[in-house]
Amino acid sequence: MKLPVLTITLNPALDKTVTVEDFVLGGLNRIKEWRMDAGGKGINVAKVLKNFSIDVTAWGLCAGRQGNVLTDTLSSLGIPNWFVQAKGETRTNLKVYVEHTRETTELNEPGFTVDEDVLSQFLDRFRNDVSHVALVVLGGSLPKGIPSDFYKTLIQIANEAGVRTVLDADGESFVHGIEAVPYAIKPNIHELESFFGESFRTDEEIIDAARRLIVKGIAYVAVSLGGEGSILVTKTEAIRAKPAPITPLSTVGAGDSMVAALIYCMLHGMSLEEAARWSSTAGTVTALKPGTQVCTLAEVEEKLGSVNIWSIPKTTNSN
Ligand SMILES: Nc1ncnc2c1ncn2[C@@H]1O[C@H](COP(=O)(O)OP(=O)(O)OP(=O)(O)O)[C@@H](O)[C@H]1O
Ligand SMILES: O=P(O)(O)OC[C@@]1(O)O[C@H](CO)[C@@H](O)[C@@H]1O
Repeated sequence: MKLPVLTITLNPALDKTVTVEDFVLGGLNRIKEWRMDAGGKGINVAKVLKNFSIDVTAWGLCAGRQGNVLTDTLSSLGIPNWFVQAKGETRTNLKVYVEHTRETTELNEPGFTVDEDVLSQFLDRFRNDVSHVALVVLGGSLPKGIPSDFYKTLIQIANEAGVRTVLDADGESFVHGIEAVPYAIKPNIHELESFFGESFRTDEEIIDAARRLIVKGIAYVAVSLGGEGSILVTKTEAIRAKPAPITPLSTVGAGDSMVAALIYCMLHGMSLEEAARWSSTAGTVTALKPGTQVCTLAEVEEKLGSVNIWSIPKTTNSN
């Protein structure tokens, strides 16, 4: 029997994307169009995996009416889900797309506050059931009330059960998560730079930083570089992917689509080169869609040829 991928979103959101022609700071801005999508990093990964016909289950926490909207949406997409109800309300994250500049500005709410009872319900089921999944994806910010080392705890439990984990977080939860040695991580370049407190100017510097994480035991580091593409690094290989230039409509969920495509490639035993091609294309296809809509398998397959891929050889001074 094939085991499902489990995605975890502890601070999900309804993403409200509004389109304005121009943005006047301190003035009245009329909204031309708006849309609502189920959001949060793990949820976006689940949406893509479902589109890719991978068996996926979404877990997390939610609250209030918006939480019901979120779980109903997941169910209507055919994604089995289990979200422990916290007190309060699931957040709305506002994404403002300005047509004139073609830029999206994100305003993310902090979300609900979690009490110990909710957290222990979640942890108990995770402990009991984690051995029944193929892989766990942990993504996004932590709501108030959850200790910053919570991803670390979950990764430790998964590691003990022999289940691979993919971590996509930032700040303290990323730092602690790394301590538990996840199987794979997907920082964007800003998250990687803030982790090391350094800025990286070249691909070689990024690869060197990724290998400083790989020596800790992480198998797979995927660094996303927005419109510049990505670099996938393992102990023995480094592959660079660069998409053809596009005019993005919303890059929200592009990183999550990349994570989902990486998992698709891992589960199908594809090479690192193929994983670089697939994951970069998935991110780019999602960036071409408005709001938090994600790529489908057919759309990604159609565009696989439009990304440039090359290998970056190890230099004598790299680890
Ligand atoms: N402007 C763009 N043009 C082409 N491809 C893009 C663009 N932005 C993102 N992508 C694709 O999506 C991938 C992930 O993007 P990005 O680095 O922005 O992730 P992220 O910061 O984690 O995003 P998010 O957290 O919003 O999901 C990139 O590696 C690239 O392949
Ligand atoms: O506030 P967090 O948890 O860091 O990020 C949440 C979020 O911005 O990430 C997703 C895109 O990756 C969106 O669907 C969602 O609104």
